[in-house]
Amino acid sequence: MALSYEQAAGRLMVALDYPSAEQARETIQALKGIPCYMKVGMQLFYTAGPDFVKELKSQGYSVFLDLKMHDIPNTVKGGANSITRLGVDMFNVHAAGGLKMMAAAYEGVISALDSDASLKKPLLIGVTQLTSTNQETLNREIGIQGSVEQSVLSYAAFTKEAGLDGVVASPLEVQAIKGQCGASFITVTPGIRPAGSSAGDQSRTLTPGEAIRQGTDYIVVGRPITGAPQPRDAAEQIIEEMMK
Ligand SMILES: O=C(O)c1cc(=O)[nH]c(=O)n1[C@@H]1O[C@H](COP(=O)(O)O)[C@@H](O)[C@H]1O
Repeated sequence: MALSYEQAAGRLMVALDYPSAEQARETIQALKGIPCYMKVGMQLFYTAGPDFVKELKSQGYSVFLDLKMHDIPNTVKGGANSITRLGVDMFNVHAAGGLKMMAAAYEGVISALDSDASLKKPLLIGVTQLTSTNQETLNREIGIQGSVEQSVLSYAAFTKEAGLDGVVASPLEVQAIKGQCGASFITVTPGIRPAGSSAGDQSRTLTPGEAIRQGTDYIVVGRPITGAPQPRDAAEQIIEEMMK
């Protein structure tokens, strides 16, 4: 079924990969009124910090805090507790940290919710294989044998077992993930490239329309919007394509 404008925009996550809050604010201003998700990643968070997340929340945005935690379980539990207390709507950890680490992240979320009844439970997502990873990188440099899809599905299974809400993967793996983990297991898919735009460092890509037709829940788009001469026009074109 075709998506409405609001539904499509709500499934678009704009990656605010900027070196300063000022630059991110320019794009937020340009996109004003579009009910999209905003993604804050490590470049922006490490300079603008929790205050910037709070600023986005005070403007009514849903926020995905993409810090891809990957550490020992106890440390990740503490990190998840702190992130949950920031009031974000979604955050992620690397599935490569293992089942115990992901379960600890979940415990961190629950401990924060127990300490403050006003908090909302964020969606907790496991990063499978980065969308920049190709078959050769996986086998030769990372040292995992088999296909990228097999590795993504294995990580997705452990992510689900740990009690997380879904995974980050490429749009190419969405159908296999949903087939294995169920339709309600959330897929967040970067590696989105509108026709004609440069892949850059992304390896496993689809267009916005193709990704939606694969059944993904959210698409993450950075440079095709932030690097466009008119970011608002680029975002509107992507939303239009998602609605087809
Ligand atoms: O977790 C992520 O958001 C993520 C995972 C992944 O596998 N690949 C990936 O590109 N991302 C993020 O998605 C965004 C993609 O940005 P563009 O390649 O500029 O569209 C960046 O902010 C990445 O950090």
